[in-house]
Amino acid sequence: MSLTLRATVPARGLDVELEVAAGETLALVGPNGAGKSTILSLIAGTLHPAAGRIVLDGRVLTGPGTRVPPNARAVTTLSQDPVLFPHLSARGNIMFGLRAHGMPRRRAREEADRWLEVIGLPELAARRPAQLSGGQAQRIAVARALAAEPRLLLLDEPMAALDVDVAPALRELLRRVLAARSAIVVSHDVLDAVTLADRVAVVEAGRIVEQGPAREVLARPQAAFTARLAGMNLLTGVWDGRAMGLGEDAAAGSLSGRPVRPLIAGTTVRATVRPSQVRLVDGAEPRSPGSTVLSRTLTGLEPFGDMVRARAGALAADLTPQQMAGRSLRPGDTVRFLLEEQDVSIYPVR
Ligand SMILES: Nc1ncnc2c1ncn2[C@@H]1O[C@H](COP(=O)(O)OP(=O)(O)OP(=O)(O)O)[C@@H](O)[C@H]1O
Repeated sequence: MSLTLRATVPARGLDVELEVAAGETLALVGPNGAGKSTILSLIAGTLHPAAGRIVLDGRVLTGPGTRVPPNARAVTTLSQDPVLFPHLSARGNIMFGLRAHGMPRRRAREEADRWLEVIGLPELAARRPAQLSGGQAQRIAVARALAAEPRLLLLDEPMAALDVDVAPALRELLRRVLAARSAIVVSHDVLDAVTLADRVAVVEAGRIVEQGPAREVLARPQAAFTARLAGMNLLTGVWDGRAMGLGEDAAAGSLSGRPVRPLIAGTTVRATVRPSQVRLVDGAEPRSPGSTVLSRTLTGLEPFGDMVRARAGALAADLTPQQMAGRSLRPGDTVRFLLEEQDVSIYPVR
């Protein structure tokens, strides 16, 4: 059950190539308007590309002269709103697709009941959608989607409409049921990427800008969006053999860090550091050798949990109340950020 896709949709600025291996869950992440939903529509068959080819398990779904209709693709989409039939019970909703595919009533009922067990809601079999909570309805929708045995499951922000306290139960269910299935999940949530996906593909402005195993992509982000998703500062510069130069002229300074891959002098490299590891200093404090102090103009201050996130362009620092005490910081102020060498990871541009 593998998918290969190559498609361009000039009207939406989209030009992508991607693959999903058998049994793999791919997370599609990226800023608003990047093209994630468009990619799902192409695979579901509700949108046709200007050019391209989509093949699922060796069967061409979309290609020159081929346009398999959405209901004949063995691809099921689960969106953020469950869209259950209001006049059918939970069981009836799960049975519906099975019956539509010709399964005899009795077997469809047994199969629906099996799915109600899998999702942990057997006692709600007879309830109508209006009598279910949002989280329960979404779990029924998961059962309905999977009961149809799709070759590929598309999940478009499946957790987005749920309260934070019910999302974990659905995430856990999805983690379980997606384990051996081929799926693509679109999400804005880093937790989904980490817990559900084997691989992450980052979409920006209609292009896949990076992809790879979820852990690797989040640990060594190449794109600004990925770094934000992973909660890290991302800096780009040139490796001089000992440190990363931050700009054309020497005045821009250089940053010391730990190379986590072999680096070649003169090549462009990236560095990450967590905002919680960036400290605000006055300049008089003792510094360890290898630490870097960067002078920056403060661009914003915002609450972040019980810290204050201070932004200076691409660099953010999470400051404790103690660090804030006695300082009256405002955007426009010049601040000095201290980065310890061991907290900065440096790696090549891919
Ligand atoms: N029905 C449509 N007709 C024309 N253009 C569209 C349509 N839907 C989306 N677009 C455009 O296509 C581009 C990609 O949008 P898409 O909805 O795929 O992005 P997305 O990554 O899913 O965004 P979001 O995270 O906001 O859902 C955007 O420029 C958007 O304005």
